[in-house]
Amino acid sequence: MPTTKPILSVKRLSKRFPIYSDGVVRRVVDNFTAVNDVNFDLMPGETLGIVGESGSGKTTCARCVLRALEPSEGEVIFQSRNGPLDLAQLSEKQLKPLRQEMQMIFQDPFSSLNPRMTVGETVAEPMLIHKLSKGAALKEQVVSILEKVGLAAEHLNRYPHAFSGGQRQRIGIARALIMKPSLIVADESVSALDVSVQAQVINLLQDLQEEFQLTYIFVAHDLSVVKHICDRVLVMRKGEVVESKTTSELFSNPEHGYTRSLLSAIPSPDPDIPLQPIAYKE
Ligand SMILES: Nc1ncnc2c1ncn2[C@@H]1O[C@H](COP(=O)(O)OP(=O)(O)OP(=O)(O)O)[C@@H](O)[C@H]1O
Repeated sequence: MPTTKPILSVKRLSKRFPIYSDGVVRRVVDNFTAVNDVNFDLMPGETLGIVGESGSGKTTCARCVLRALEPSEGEVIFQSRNGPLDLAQLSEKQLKPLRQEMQMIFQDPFSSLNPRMTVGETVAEPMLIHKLSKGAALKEQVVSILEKVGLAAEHLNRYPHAFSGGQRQRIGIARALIMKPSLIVADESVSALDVSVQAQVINLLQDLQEEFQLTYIFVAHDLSVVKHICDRVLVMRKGEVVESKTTSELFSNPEHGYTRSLLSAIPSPDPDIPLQPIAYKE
């Protein structure tokens, strides 16, 4: 029987940022460890949540995985179309063709789109940069992907300001999807949206996952979002993973006090039950 290999295998991943002196000539005086010894495997088609309060290292970890940042230590073994590669060891030139296979959807649908580019130009741009298509064929691909995300050909020549937050998020998803990635990192991509719009975008991401066999990493503050979309969750605190479990285990049996405090901060559907603040102390 064929065994499925992880699409991503992250081992001992760490990221340190330099701390500089204040003087005119800046010197590195120390390092700040934003991510420390993170390990996980991600299977094709799975969705992994990375949660934790602000500053816990979620985004830095995700950016190191995509090599938007260079890890200080560790391995990031990615099953590319041409076999497994350690992204942590590759040069920018070697990474360029792999960038198509790994895409990011950004947090804020209001600032992540260029206001001077039409929807058509925005979605087509990565294909042009990677010289994957052009002309009438590209226009056809753009229209087809817009339709997949619930937009239409009539939106091609409009600018982002003409769209709602949820529609802008769909434009961002189309821009990522047109590259035919296998791995998508969504960094707080729905947190800026109203709850009902969030639900629509999450449903769309789930439908696209099934249709295109996508693997997701979902970076989020909001555990209620994670609960609906993720198979497994890493809970990060101060750069370290404090708990790593399937979503149902995490919600039914949170072991770490920090995880419990995050869970208790999920807004209750009952408005008479007040919100509990995060109050985890060591
Ligand atoms: N380029 C950088 N230089 C120095 N420190 C950085 C840099 N990027 C992030 N940090 C620090 O690393 C820590 C982790 O930041 P990160 O953005 O990964 O956290 P996060 O959990 O994603 O937070 P948020 O939910 O607010 O986005 C923070 O203390 C942050 O200030």
